[in-house]
Amino acid sequence: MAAVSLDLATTFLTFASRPRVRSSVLPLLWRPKAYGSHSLNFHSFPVPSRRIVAVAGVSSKPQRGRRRFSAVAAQTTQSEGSDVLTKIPPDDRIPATIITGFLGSGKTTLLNHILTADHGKRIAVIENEYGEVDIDGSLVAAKTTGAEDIIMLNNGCLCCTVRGDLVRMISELVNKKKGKFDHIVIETTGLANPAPIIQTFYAEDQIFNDVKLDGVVTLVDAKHAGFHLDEVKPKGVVNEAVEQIAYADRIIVNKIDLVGEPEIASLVQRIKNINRMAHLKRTEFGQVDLDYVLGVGGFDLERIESAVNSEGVKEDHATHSHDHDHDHDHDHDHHDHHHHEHDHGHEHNDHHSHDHTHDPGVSSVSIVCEGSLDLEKANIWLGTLLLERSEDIYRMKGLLSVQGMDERFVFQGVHDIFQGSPDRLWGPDEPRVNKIVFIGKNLDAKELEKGFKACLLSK
Ligand SMILES: Nc1nc2c(ncn2[C@@H]2O[C@H](COP(=O)(O)OP(=O)(O)OP(=O)(O)O)[C@@H](O)[C@H]2O)c(=O)[nH]1
Repeated sequence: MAAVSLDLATTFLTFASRPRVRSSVLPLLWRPKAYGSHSLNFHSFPVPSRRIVAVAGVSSKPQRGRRRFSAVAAQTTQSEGSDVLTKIPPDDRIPATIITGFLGSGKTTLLNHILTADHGKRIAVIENEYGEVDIDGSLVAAKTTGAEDIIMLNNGCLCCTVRGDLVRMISELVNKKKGKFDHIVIETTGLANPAPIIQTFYAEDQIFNDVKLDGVVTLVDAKHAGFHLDEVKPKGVVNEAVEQIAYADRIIVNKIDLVGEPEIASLVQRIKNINRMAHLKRTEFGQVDLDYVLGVGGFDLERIESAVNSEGVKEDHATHSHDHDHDHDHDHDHHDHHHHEHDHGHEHNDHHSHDHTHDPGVSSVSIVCEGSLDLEKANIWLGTLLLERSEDIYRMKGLLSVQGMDERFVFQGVHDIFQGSPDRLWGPDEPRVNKIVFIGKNLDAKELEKGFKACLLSK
């Protein structure tokens, strides 16, 4: 596990606290301009807004092969969307999208679709390949739509060396070509675990100051994914196919022309069991609307609400016409509940009455409950949780009601990277409902809910 100091227990407190909220007793306060030294092992950054990011070290993973990162810029035509009105200031860093998915799932096909579509964005592409091969055919589309430059980087391990290459490549793109592109798309190899790449966007100041991670798009091969998801890996080795789904903001179940509806439905259910937060679409040859994959704001605090509200995998029906089983909406009448997807696919509300230890895999847990949090308790709970479980908590997003805070507190995290900020004011008649979604390994829904509820002030 990554080194995390006990100060982590004060991290949430720090982020959620503001001077008017118990400022005298908190060791680490909300200090927009002075959060450089708040925690022993945390690394904090000069951020372009009031957001705060903390990273408690990034664990290194074994080398898997030799790869190459290369980049190319391409251009098409049209304009961008606008920002949501919140207390969080606009973020004008360059957005970056990670396209991942198992070998042959259709990543390059999607990339070419993006590069040839008419969306008005000038896109710089970073391609991660195995071996010594030169820029592959995947970039033909980029070349024909106006490639400006190609940057070659050395081969290396995805999680170690290539991470460095990625940093250098992005820095080079930003330094030399700033203003010449609007978006960066990174295509990973089919065997990549997206985590180290995601972490790069937070752990490296060079990147963090200029580039923001927009989203992780995962291609799933409708025909072969089941086999890869089933693969049992040796102890300590991750199943990349599962990981790629777990970290996704957008899931594209591709190659649906190759299988029948029952297979697709069962695969979709498996995907939901792993990641309830991502939106999902079924496609042939990666044909999706571009706004489904670009500008998704999967890591933006501004978009947390839609992420936690849509938990229950929002499947887009644009590419097919039949009905699917959908999870119930969480616009409930404020009964507290949590939701935990299992491989055996049952659903339930309210409290758990059975054992969860039978599900050792990657899954999602959501907690929705009304009330306000005792800041100190919440800090200790979340801090301890991350201290003990950050390796297993792949992603989390939340929208919280904190006692003494007039604004909603939004946060998102990837393992031990935590980013949070006050958001808009709670409405005068708006029920103060907390919503959190966790995606991770060996999550115990009951325990998480119990821990969270223990932080609520008694009514
Ligand atoms: N039948 C069918 N074939 C597809 C579809 N999408 C992509 N393909 C084909 O599948 C093959 C692999 O697609 P790629 O886009 O290269 O997949 P990839 O994920 O980039 O592959 P790697 O880089 O090797 O991991 C190509 O021959 C594509 O033309 C689809 O929806 N249906």
